[in-house]
Amino acid sequence: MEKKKVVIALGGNALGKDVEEQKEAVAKTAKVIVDLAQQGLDIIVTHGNGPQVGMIQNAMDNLVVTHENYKQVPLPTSVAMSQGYIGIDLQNAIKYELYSRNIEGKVSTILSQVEVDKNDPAFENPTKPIGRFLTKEEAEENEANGVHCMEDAGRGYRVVVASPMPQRIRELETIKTLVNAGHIVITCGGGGIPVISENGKLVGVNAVIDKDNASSLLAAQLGADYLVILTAVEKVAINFGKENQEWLSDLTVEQAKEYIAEEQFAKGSMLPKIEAAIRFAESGEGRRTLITLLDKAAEGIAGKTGTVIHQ
Ligand SMILES: Nc1ncnc2c1ncn2[C@@H]1O[C@H](COP(=O)(O)OP(=O)(O)O)[C@@H](O)[C@H]1O
Ligand SMILES: NC(=O)OP(=O)(O)O
Repeated sequence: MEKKKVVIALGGNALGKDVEEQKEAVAKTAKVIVDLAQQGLDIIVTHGNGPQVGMIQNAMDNLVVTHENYKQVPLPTSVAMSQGYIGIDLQNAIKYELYSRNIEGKVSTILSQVEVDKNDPAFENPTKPIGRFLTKEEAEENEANGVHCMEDAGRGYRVVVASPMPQRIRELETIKTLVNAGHIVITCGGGGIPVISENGKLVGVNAVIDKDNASSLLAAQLGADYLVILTAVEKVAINFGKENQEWLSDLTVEQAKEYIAEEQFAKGSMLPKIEAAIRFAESGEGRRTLITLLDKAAEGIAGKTGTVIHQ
């Protein structure tokens, strides 16, 4: 019987806040991933990069200010760097976890480019928060210097960049080949390196693709059975953070669309996850998305917790 395929999208708390924390965080994340692999599932791992790509871009921009010989580093190059250092930490942590359990296992990281539409209206309307949280004063200073900032779901201000919809994963065939060869594959990190195709040449564009949207596309194109979005809440709620908050265990696409119309899910945090889940459910029969905490992934897949979104 063919193994079930699960695309696991890792949120910020699976990676930690800085390079040091990441080493500890990925060790814990690796245990969850290997637990699922031991259940006989084919695992494809994607991850966010909002804080990390902001940190890299900031460091690169500072070099230009402090050293006259440095040239500006484009945002897609910073996305590629984030894929590299997060991917290799995850890969090594998973490999070590397999070794500790005496399991023969193959793990690969595939740097991946994701094509976007150069006319996507998102280029005119930056919405993707990156980097650290800023004070109102810092945000205002950035705005004065032409760097867009926005309030991020009530948690403070952050720099925002364009986040076009992913259209095509260029390395899809490579990913399929490795999954079919039994690898745990880490890919589409940070939503993928955003590119457009110009006369056969892939050219990076200034954007950060939403990793939940890219994960949904990847899951659909791999014919996955499950998309698992691991984040900082055990379940999705309506009236989130209010007195009449209600946690949801099961959400149909139809209900989800109604809640979106009621603005139940915060833009830039829960909304893209729900939209990604809807697109995955609509891409093929029986396709389900689980949203839950990293620690609850196995329980969630067993149907004991989390929010499941389905047709
Ligand atoms: N309706 C909602 N139900 C649950 N969480 C919500 C809701 N609206 C907003 N959130 C917030 O969304 C957060 C998850 O988004 P985010 O932090 O961007 O994810 P990621 O884990 O991918 O970095 C949750 O931790 C929660 O604070
Ligand atoms: N690229 C991306 O969606 O990153 P975050 O999940 O960290 O926002």
